[in-house]
Amino acid sequence: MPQYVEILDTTLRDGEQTSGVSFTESEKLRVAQMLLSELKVDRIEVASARVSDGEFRSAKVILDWANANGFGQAVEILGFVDGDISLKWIEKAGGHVINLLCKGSKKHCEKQLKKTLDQHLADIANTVSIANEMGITVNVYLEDWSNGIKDSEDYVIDMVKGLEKMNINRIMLPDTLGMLNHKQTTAYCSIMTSNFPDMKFDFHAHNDYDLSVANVYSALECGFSGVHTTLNGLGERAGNVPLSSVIGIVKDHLNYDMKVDESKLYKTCKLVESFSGLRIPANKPLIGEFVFTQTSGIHADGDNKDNLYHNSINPERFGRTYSYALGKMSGKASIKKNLDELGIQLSPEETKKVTAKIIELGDKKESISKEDLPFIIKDVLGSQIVDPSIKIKNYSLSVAQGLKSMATLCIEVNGKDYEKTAAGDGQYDAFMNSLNLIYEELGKELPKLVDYEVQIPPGGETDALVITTITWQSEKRFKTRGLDSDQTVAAIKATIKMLNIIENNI
Ligand SMILES: CC(C)C(=O)C(=O)O
Repeated sequence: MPQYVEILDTTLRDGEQTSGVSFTESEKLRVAQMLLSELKVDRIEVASARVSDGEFRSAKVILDWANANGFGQAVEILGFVDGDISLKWIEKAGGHVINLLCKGSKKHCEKQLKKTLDQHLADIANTVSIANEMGITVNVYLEDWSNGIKDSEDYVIDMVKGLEKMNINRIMLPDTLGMLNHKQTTAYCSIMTSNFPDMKFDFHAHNDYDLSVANVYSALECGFSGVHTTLNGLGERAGNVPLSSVIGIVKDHLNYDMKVDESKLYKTCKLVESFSGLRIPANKPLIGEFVFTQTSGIHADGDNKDNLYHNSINPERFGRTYSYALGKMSGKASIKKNLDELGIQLSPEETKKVTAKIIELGDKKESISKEDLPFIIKDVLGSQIVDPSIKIKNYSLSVAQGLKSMATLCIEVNGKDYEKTAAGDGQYDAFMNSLNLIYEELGKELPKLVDYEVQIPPGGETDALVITTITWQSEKRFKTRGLDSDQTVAAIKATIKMLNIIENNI
């Protein structure tokens, strides 16, 4: 039987300690539901006790749902060695598990608490016995354990000997400041497992040296049974170890077992991206936008020839698909892959001309998407793969202090003009509201705008060209881009492309 790895995801507690990130009550509930019922992690840590009224309401809403759906024991709350205060907070919220924050290094115990180890253990024993009476399960965090074991190994060993005598469920060992490397992790985790072979240990990694994944690897090899993760690697400073990377190493490198449904990973990470407001870096393994995009033509060629580059990180596992970038590295094979997806057929001669144009645009640093192809083909070959049957005739946009923005828009659809005026929260919103009115009159539905991204080149130029990229969702999800020195005009250009794409059924 492969070793089983238990995941505690702490996006909603430690992840929310990312500077500038704060989740609302309903966002927390949605993330908790996704984590437990879709992604199927084993446990989630959702709050710190006593922090605020808002934190209490969020914990309660999650626990109400979890208790009603059989996940009550999987929801954990960080609490303090404070007699019954944290425990009562947790009980009132409907919780059943406390992750008790204790001092894992002599320095912290003596200098922060101003207590000896024996005094600290006595306080812990008091809180644990109250928890036992209340029927609350206790896990114990040894905060700053990685420094503790380095500087005061005897303290850590004596502490765990003391904890072993109490009725606790597991010990959770944080590398609080992300200081360890993989060799140190192996050395220190081995000390723990060899001294306490019957104890369950979780490892809690931070990423300050970008070594969190390597350290998790080492801790699991030493026989630790659990790992703490966050979605997208959120967390204080450089963050916690990302769940996505842990899934990768546990399944593909260690060949251990876990319950997580990796096909739901991307969807859950995107949800947290939108709630946290922090974009997932495009090159973040498994979940970044570009990690399944082949750029060089030679890879596309290999994929066309019996899947020569096939490997274990295939996108379908994670609910994603391969794509083939268009730019100066594109060969005919990449272009053919994109044309096939759009259902467009070109002769070898036509493909050559279109390839040359894409390479030329790539050389000018322009980014080209699959959806730009029909427009490029029209440009190069003059053929009507996309018929710009929708044109903007004119528009006016207003912005004023204390008043809503207004937009009047006139577009031509198949030779006939349509004009509407609408207000909005900002010029582009007003523009889209006018467009929606026109589409209502036409009896057609517009795709939903699901993402709006503006790229402004670094530097202080106010007239710099900006690229606005909009992601649309109809039956399919697609992106269009617009380029202009005015951000709203760039968005309008992207929108007109979208209208012609849906009109031409591309
Ligand atoms: C609060 C503690 C457990 C923590 O997150 C850490 O030490 O990293």
